[in-house]
Formats: sequence, structure tokens, C-alpha cells
Amino acid sequence: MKTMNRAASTQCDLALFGALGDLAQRKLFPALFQLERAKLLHPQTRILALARQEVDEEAFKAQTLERFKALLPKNDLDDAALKRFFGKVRFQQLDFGDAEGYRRINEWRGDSEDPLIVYMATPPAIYGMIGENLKGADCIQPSTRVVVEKPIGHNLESSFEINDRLAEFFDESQLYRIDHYLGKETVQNLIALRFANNLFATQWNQRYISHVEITVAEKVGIEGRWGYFDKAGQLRDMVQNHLLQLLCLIAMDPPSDLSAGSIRDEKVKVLKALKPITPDLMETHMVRGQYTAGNIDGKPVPGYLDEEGANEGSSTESFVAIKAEICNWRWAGVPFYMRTGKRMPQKLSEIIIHFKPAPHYIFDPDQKHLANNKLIIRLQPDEGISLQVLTKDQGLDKGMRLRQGPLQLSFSEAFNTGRVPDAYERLLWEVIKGNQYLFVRRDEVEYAWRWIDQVIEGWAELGLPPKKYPAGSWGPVASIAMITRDGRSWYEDA
Ligand SMILES: NC(=O)C1=CN([C@@H]2O[C@H](COP(=O)(O)OP(=O)(O)OC[C@H]3O[C@@H](n4cnc5c(N)ncnc54)[C@H](OP(=O)(O)O)[C@@H]3O)[C@@H](O)[C@H]2O)C=CC1
Ligand SMILES: O=C1O[C@H](COP(=O)(O)O)[C@@H](O)[C@H](O)[C@H]1O
Repeated sequence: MKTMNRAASTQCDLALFGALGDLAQRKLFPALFQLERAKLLHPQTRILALARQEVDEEAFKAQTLERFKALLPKNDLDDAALKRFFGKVRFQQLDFGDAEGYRRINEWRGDSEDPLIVYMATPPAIYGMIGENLKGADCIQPSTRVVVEKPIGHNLESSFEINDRLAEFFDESQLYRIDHYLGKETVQNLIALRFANNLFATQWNQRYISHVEITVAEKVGIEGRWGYFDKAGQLRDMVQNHLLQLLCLIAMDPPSDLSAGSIRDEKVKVLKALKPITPDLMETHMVRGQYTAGNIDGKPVPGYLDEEGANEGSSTESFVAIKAEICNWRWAGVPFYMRTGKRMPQKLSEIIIHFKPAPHYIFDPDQKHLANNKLIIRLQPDEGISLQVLTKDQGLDKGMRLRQGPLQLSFSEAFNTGRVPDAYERLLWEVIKGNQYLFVRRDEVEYAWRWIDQVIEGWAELGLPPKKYPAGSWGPVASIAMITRDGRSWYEDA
């Protein structure tokens, strides 16, 4: 009989394919360990690490522990939690194309009736093969959940192929497509902020909002991933998934409840309403960039074309800025300016909602430029929300001089919660609970690709090369021109 306790519904077995890969070692095992440390993993939960390489179990555990030491704060590595965690882990060598070998998963499962979670931390090209072999070995039950990683394809057509293959073996209700941005603390807070506070709910439309900015800036370059990145580029790597998901969460109508179906339905409506960026709009609505050598934090870094493994003359973009428009009543006339790039001066992900000025201005005309409230939603670093409001400057001599200042909510200071869990911890925890609301449904992936594909077709038609920007800068000058043309500026330029 199964133990009935507070965590009974989270009892599961987890089979992790690609256990020696970068994602598994750098993100998934540390996240699972943190869940164990927080005693969220059920005492009977077991983890099967599957990898092609011949490694014995003790060596696998030793290697994983070494990664923990390199990645996690020393204080997190308490002996009791490590012992509990590694007590749950088994290692199994398997070539994922070896159908026969899958019987070892059944041997590991024994007569367990707990849901099996399959995490495919592998190239998407083999998702179908793994599904087929799991089915052949009778490992799939209705309770099985399958986690797959981005990118789901390279364009709409290839995403269809991957999704069709997965659909041969799994129902949509069993699929958890990861977009790790949906696991970030502030992204979830965006849902709370918008739908728990009537103050914002009533202002959240074109009557009160003039424009929205989304910046996802990375300091890193391509980190030795030329083979993958040069085929993808920043538009596919970051915009098709993370930035469009953020845009959807900002722009969607209120869902009727917090269920996965309701939230995903609303997100899909936003994706369907995105105005296509046709070739005639390319000049004003889109900037592509590629970094050249420069300095970050005072240290020289190479240009994109000098990165490890680079091919001469690549025209892949490492930066993109877009003026997106949403064709519906709520957002008519409200541009969403998005930019994302590698080798920027700092790692920064934030969303800025710019409110329109009050309808009638009665203060010092010299201060009129201050008159727009801004809501700043910071995803990383220093997660928090800040509302820029105008108040009277203090002091008898100041008269009715206005001062702009923040009503600020830093999550770590306000809630004293200590560490903010990594996105993968939250997402794995949601998979364990069987909650799909932070995962991407098939039609979301496909509508996002439809929009991205026409942009890429436009680039190809016009033959637009990327504009150069020095590493350590905020992207090509043209991205500043794109927003200043509308009489606005990127937030940190203000
Ligand atoms: N790394 C990251 O930060 C991120 C990764 N992703 C996605 O996650 C997935 C995994 O990425 P990542 O970990 O970086 O990739 P890696 O190449 O580091 O890991 C993939 C693993 O899959 C294994 N594998 C591939 N084919 C087989 C096979 N036939 N049999 C057994 N093992 C096999 C590889 O084994 P072997 O080494 O023996 O070839 C490797 O260990 C990809 O879909 C990627 O796009 C998404 C976002 C971020
Ligand atoms: O999915 C990806 O995301 C990372 C950036 O993630 P973050 O959580 O560090 O902001 C990006 O570097 C990578 O190229 C991309 O594949």
C-alpha cells in the first residue's frame, strides 16, 4: 500500500534521457536536488538517469556531485539532502535507438503504478524515436508525462513534424513543452499582478497604455554552441519562444480561471492577432544585428565571426529588435518594442509598461516629459516590480515641483524568501504535480512559428544582412532609431 501523506499525489518515477548532457548536468539535476533539499520530492520518488556513455553508477553520481559543487552555493550542499537525493538516483547506460534496451526501464519500474515522467533532454530529432521505443516496451500509460525542450523545430514545417511524431505516442494532455522563461518567478508574478489587482486590470489597454518594451539582454556570446546557434539565430533562439511568451502574458485577456486550458487559449488569441511584419514594414519594424569584437566588464571579447567553430561570412543575427503590433481592440495603436541580443553590456530581462500621461496637465510645463507612469517588471537580475509615479518634491522652496520615484517591490527584500528558485525547479515541480499551465501547447508553438517564419521569409526576400554592433553595446544604432522614430526611447536611454 502507498504511503498517504501531504505529498502523496506527487509520487512518481522520473526517467531522464540525456543524463550526461549539458542541460541535464547544468540545470536538471541541480533543480531536482533543490526540490529534494526542500523535501518536495516524495520519499518514494525514483530517478533513472539514462545516457549513451558507458559509465558506472558511482562514477555518474561522483561526476554529478562535482557539478553541484561547481554550480550550487556551498551551504546548499547539506549531507543529509545529498544522501537522500543520490539514494533516489539510478544510472542506466542506453543507446536511445536500442529498442530492446528499453526493457531495462521496465525492470527499474518493477510493478510500480506511480506516474512515469519522461524528460527528453536530447536533440528534438530523436523525440519520436524515444516515444516509439517507450511504446514498444510498453512503458507508456495514460498517467505518463513527457517533458520536451525547445526548440520545437526550426520553422513551422519542422515543428509540425516533431509535434506529429510526439502525437503518435502521447496525448497533448501528457506533453509538457518547456519554455524556461515561464518558470521564472517574476513571470508568474505577472499573472498575479495583472489578474489579482483590479487597479491594473482596469488600466490594461490602449486607453491608458502608450507602449510596451521587452528587453532580454544577455552578456554571454554563443558559448561554444556555434553548430546550433548559427543555424538558429536570435530570432528563433529567443523571440520565437521566450519573448513571444512574455508578450502573450502581458497582452492576453483575463483567463476565466488558472487552468492550463484557459491560459493557453488566451495566449493563442494574442499570437493569432500579431500583425505580420511584411517586407514593406521591415525597414521600420525590425532590426537585425551581429556583434563584432568589443569589451564587456573591461575585458576584450571576440566578434561573432571569430567565435569558436565560426564559419566565415555567416549572416546569422545575434541581436534583433522588433516593433510588434497586436491587431485587436485592447491593443490597437500600442506598439510592443522587443529587443534581445547576445554580448550586451549586462544581463537584464525586463518589461516596461509605459502609461499615457494624464489627460490634462496642470504642473510645470518644463516637467511635462516626466508625466508618464511606468510599470517596470524585472525578471532578472534582482526580480521585482516597480511603479514609477510622480509625487511632489519635498521642501518649502519646491512649490509644486514634481519628482519621479518608484513604488518598489523587491521580492527578496519584501518577502525575505532567501533564494529565488531556478526556473527549472519550478517547472519540474509543476510537472510532478501534473499541472500544465506553465508549459506551451502545440498550437502556441505553431502560431509563434507562423509569425516568425514570415519575418524570416521577408529577410530572405530583401536579402538584409545584419547590422554590426560592438560587443558590450546595446545593439546596432538602427535599433535606437527604430524607437526614436516614434518619439520614444529604450528605457535605460531615458
Ligand atoms: N543546454 C541548455 O542550456 C539548453 C538545452 N536545450 C535543449 O535541451 C536539449 C538537450 O540539450 P543539451 O543538453 O544542451 O545537449 P547535449 O548534446 O549536451 O545533450 C544531449 C544528450 O543526448 C544524448 N543523446 C543524443 N542522442 C542519443 C542517443 N541516440 N542515445 C543516447 N543518448 C543520446 C547525448 O549523448 P552523447 O553525448 O553520447 O551524444 C547527450 O548527452 C536540446 O533539445 C536542446 O535544444 C534548451 C534550452 C537550453
Ligand atoms: O533558451 C535559451 O535561453 C538562454 C537565456 O536564458 P536565461 O534564463 O539565462 O535568460 C540563451 O542564452 C540561450 O541561447 C537560449 O537557447
